[in-house]
Amino acid sequence: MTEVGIDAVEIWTGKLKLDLPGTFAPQKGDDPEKYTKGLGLNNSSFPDVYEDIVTMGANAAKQLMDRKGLAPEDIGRIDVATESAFDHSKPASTYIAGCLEQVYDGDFTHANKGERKFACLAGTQAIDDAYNWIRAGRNRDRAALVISTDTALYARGDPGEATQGAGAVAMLIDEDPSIVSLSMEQGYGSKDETDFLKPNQQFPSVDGKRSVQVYLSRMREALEDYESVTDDIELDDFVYAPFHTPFPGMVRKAALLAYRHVIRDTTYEDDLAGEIGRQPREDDYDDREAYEEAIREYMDALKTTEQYQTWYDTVVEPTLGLSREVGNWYTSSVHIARVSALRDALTRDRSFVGDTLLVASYGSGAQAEIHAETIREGWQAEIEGLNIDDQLAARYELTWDEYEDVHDVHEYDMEVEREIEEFTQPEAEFVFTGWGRMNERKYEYVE
Ligand SMILES: CC(C)(COP(=O)([O-])OP(=O)([O-])OC[C@H]1O[C@@H](n2cnc3c(N)ncnc32)[C@H](O)[C@@H]1OP(=O)([O-])[O-])[C@@H](O)C(=O)NCCC(=O)NCCSC(=O)C[C@@](C)(O)CC(=O)[O-]
Repeated sequence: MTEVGIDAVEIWTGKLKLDLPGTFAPQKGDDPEKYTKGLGLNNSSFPDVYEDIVTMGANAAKQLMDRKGLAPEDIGRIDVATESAFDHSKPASTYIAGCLEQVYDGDFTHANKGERKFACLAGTQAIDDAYNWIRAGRNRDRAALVISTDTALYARGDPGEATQGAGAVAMLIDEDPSIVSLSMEQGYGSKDETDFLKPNQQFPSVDGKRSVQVYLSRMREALEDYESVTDDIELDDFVYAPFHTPFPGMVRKAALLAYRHVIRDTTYEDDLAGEIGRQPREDDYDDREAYEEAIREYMDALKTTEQYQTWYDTVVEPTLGLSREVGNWYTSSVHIARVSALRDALTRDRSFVGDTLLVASYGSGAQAEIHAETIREGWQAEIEGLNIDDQLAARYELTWDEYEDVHDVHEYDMEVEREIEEFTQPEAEFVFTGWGRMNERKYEYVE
């Protein structure tokens, strides 16, 4: 059977940046290390005044189409994943297609367009939809364009304010892909949860501490479900494990749990037994509380072992590189974790073709999904083609007062009394230009 997966990828970051330890922490009266070491973040990306989910998505898509030499007729489907939509009816994909039609010959009249919603998980679900469409043979030799795009803003003063971000990822899903092919097998952990939601409001209502526990529980269920359709996961099966990364500290917690689960009843557990003992088994304890306390002690010891740290530094830490510099990009977060991993692979002296990634996506509300991806022959050229380092270096660094203005500009219900000038000069990109007669947002391409 022909493999289906990600054939090309492009990233677009919001063009402003906020230095978390340097600018944000002093205003909050926090130790800068809460950000760099605790949450694991250095900077967040923010949209300039002329940027939004449509411009960032369209700019990522244009970069991808240009690099791959694609025309509208090559694309049969445009799915946008976002949880920052400004329209309850018209999908962002129609706006993005409209932007792209300004600059390419031909149009997307033939293309099926939609918008996917399940918090941060939606990007992965949109890839799934594209995969299924191609596998079903309904694609007429066309590829699917999946665009995840978000302005991840929290209300001022919310603990989540430290984990904001803005950016988009465009991915081309096709047969015989150049970067990774997707496994048929998937695992899910899904429950009706009230931990992070936006009921008819722009900024989320969040129970931050509980959201961390919900993330971990759904991930465990997804891992178990994945193992129910494959063999048990072995530690050496995967070269990298990109997780949904709201902030790198979250992944640090998830990775430790995953490691404990995977090494149970293996020689890895035996090898560690002399140093930290064997994992507690529930049957050996009188009550759940005592068992959980024993587990906590085991985990505290496990994370200090050389065996665990070596695995973490090789398989997980490299997935966090971009996240540390941009913050939470919601639907794009796991997709920039995959790119971070492959950028790390570029620095290693081996091929990686045929090696496997374990990809763990998550969305609040809440659902986790786990599948495997196999690295394909063309991955290196695709990842080398990215210009994300240049984009990150070109971001305008906000002062605190400027950050406050930018947050106000992007708050839908806020009347900003004075005109806030753009901080960067748009060049060869789509920009937001204002509202039309039906309150639709308008866009233009500037040379
Ligand atoms: C995550 C919270 C709750 C943190 O909220 P907080 O109360 O500001 O931070 P904290 O006090 O918990 O500190 C954070 C970490 O820094 C450490 N720390 C503290 N001080 C120092 C220091 N001096 N030096 C070194 N480390 C320090 C501290 O110990 C802790 O590490 P931990 O103990 O947890 O490992 C908050 O940022 C928040 O509410 N974020 C938004 C919600 C979120 O991101 N949840 C994650 C799971 S849900 C998810 O991923 C879905 C999501 C959010 O992406 C949305 C979607 O799906 O749509």
